[in-house]
Amino acid sequence: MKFGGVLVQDAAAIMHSAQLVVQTAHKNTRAVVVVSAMADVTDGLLDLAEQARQGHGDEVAQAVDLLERRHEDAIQTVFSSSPAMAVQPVVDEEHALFVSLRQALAGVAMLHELTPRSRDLIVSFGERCSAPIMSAALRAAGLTSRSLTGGEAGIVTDDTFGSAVPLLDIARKTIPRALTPLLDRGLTPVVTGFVGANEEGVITTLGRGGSDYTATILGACLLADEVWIWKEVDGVMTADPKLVPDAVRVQALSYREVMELAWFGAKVLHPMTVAPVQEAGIPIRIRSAFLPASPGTIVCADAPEAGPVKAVTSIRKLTALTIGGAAMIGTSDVVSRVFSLLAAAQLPVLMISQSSSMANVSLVMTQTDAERATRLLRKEFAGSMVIRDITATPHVAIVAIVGDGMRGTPGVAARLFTCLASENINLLMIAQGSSEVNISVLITEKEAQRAVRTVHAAFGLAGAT
Ligand SMILES: Nc1ncnc2c1ncn2[C@@H]1O[C@H](COP(=O)(O)OP(=O)(O)O)[C@@H](O)[C@H]1O
Ligand SMILES: N[C@@H](CC(=O)OP(=O)(O)O)C(=O)O
Repeated sequence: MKFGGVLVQDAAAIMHSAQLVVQTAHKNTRAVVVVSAMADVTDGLLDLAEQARQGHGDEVAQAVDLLERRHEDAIQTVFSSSPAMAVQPVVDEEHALFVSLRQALAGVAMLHELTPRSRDLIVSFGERCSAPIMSAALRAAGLTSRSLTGGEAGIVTDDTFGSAVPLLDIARKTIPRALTPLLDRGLTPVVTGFVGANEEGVITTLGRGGSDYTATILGACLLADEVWIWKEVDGVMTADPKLVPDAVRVQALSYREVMELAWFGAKVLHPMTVAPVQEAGIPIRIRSAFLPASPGTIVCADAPEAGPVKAVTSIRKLTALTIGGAAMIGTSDVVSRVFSLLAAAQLPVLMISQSSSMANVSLVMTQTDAERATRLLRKEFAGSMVIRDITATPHVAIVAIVGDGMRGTPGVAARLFTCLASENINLLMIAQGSSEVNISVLITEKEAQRAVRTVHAAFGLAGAT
């Protein structure tokens, strides 16, 4: 069971989440709990790491004091509900973590250097500080529990600091070795989300939003019956409820559908969440912590189709790069050089389109990635007669529709284009994968919300469950 930042943001949230675990942890149900950092703490730590690099030691020290107080307040409140329990060991454990955090930030400030490895160490304190409090709340609620870091729980990753890849062949042995004896003793382990360790035990992180991924890595390696991801929202909705107020819950999604949704901007799940459980066919259930009676959304191998389109998503703050020149015509090696360069620099491309004459190719990336990509491409093709120009179109957005039922159903694209045309929204690019599970279009960013609402209505998604 995974609880996100909002669901552990303070003592009240932590105690509410602990109750959800207690209600399920019956004699025959064994649960492993995964927690994120308290809401906004990850962003705060990343900001502090950057400030430390710039040498703003005093501001950093004050902010760490505030952060420590926030955690200590939560501990005191959790323990006030259970006066027989000794609070001091947890206060000491938490204080020791803050001493290490201060040391790490002081090191960065002294060297004026922030490596991906030191950034991962600093940002890991968010989850490392929230996990002991959740574990204490579970004890206060009558369970036996202890907290572990991802590394201690056996999540072994490669060395890609910032977006480490779990080494599942190893983790399939190390995770049960770490957790099964605890479960056998009736303990409920609380594991830090987002955090792993490389083979030497150095802390790594799984990428932003990576606590969902932690839950499915643990679920897959322990052969869990289900992985439950508790959210503020009532499951995966037909659109981001912040953009579309009449979005409704989707009852069931296939692994592929949820992967497409996550990739195309549905922030409800980390894009890699599905990968570990897909092969073993372990279902993921996304449930609301505020509506625990609701079944939420189930993600499994063969979710029933409910019309051609299940949800609409959008990603904003993108830039389109067009790489072109008449001499590119017929020269396929240019395209391979462009993609090799971007892959080597770990710059993901969200959408690709090539003109039929092959005179130009367009790529869509996040704004920051596009700036780096432009610099790298200009250097690579400097003086080249093949590529004459690289133009950037900033402030664009992708809007995508997703659904397994689109495969083999004619007219879906026509319906999408017609509804956008009726709103006078111009399409800058169009893409459909051969899997036919999604169609995505590129439009200007300022039209994104209107486009999502229009598409949501045109496909009748408001009444879809
Ligand atoms: N299709 C969607 N369904 C549900 N939520 C979505 C969707 N697209 C975007 N979101 C956003 O994702 C967020 C859900 O995650 P939240 O509970 O905040 O996550 P976490 O628990 O990982 O911190 C919500 O803020 C919601 O606005
Ligand atoms: N705390 C990490 C990991 C995470 O998954 O958080 P959340 O579950 O709150 O999205 C982050 O903010 O990226």
